[in-house]
Amino acid sequence: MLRLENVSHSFKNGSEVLKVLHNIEFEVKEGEMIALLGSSGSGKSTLLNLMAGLMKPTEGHIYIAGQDIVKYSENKLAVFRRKHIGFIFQAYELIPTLTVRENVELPLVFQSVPRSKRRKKAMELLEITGIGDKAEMYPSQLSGGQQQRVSIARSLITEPSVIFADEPTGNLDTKTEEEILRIMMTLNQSMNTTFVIVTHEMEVAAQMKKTIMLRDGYLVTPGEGSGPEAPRQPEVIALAACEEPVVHKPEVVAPAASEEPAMHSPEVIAPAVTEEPGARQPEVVVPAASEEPAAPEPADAAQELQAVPSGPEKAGDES
Ligand SMILES: Nc1ncnc2c1ncn2[C@@H]1O[C@H](COP(=O)(O)OP(=O)(O)OP(=O)(O)O)[C@@H](O)[C@H]1O
Repeated sequence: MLRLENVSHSFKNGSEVLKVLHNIEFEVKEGEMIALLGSSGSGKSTLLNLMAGLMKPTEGHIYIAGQDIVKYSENKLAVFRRKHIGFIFQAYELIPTLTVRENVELPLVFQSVPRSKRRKKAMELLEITGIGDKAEMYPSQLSGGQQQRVSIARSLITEPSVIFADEPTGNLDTKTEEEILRIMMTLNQSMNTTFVIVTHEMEVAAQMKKTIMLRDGYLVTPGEGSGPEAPRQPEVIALAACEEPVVHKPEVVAPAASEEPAMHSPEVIAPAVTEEPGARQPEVVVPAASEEPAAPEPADAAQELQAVPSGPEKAGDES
């Protein structure tokens, strides 16, 4: 469902060109959960931004369900992201003035989904992620692990084709990290949602069935179709399948840390919604930009949410 072909990327800084990704090729199948591993500066965030359609590569093709998103216009990419991509960030990126439930509902507000429908779906997901009882609280009243559960629920509410999680446990202690990973693995299995988890932590990668490793912008995962330029690292061994989320150290030698500064997380993007709350999207079908209903601006969406009473629906509610 996600395939990269010969993807390279360079950043220009005045007359200097810095090539940070070199001929990356791999495939992620529908329902897979993979770790994108590498030390600081190896190119993980850049690659994530490319796969999520937040940036275009200098060279190569990125196919999602057979569609090359590199060829999309900016408008079409924005539509694509809202419909098909979910994000989970290290810093949760919740809106502090909205309740937990309102935060989870927000992507559906952008899609003009009726209030009662989005509320029902948000509550279902909060129950699944184990924080249904926190629905009317504000993010600041929650622990880090609980906030990340909210973020996971929010990423799932539109039933995206793929969820990109950028260091999702980076701010959490070991026990909470395991809880969050277990939730994501359970959701991956029960909803067949594809997850790509960016991490520099071996413990996180060790729990994934498949790992893609970057080193200085080259793919070094053995047996996964790295490009012809990619140096094979004899010390890197493919991570074994791990049914239980038990932390163990794989025999992977971490590349040396780079001193380059890290990129910032990309904007929070609200994907689209399918009509039936329980329905899975069988395959990605990317419609033309014109098919997208006009979504409210984020500020309007937040205002709309804040106007929502937390009690029972009033008579005359649109649904
Ligand atoms: N906008 C930019 N302009 C110039 N160089 C950049 C830009 N963004 C990233 N880089 C460089 O690209 C390389 C890869 O950066 P990237 O943030 O993708 O690495 P990373 O593996 O995600 O690191 P970290 O784990 O620290 O977030 C680094 O050398 C970085 O300095």
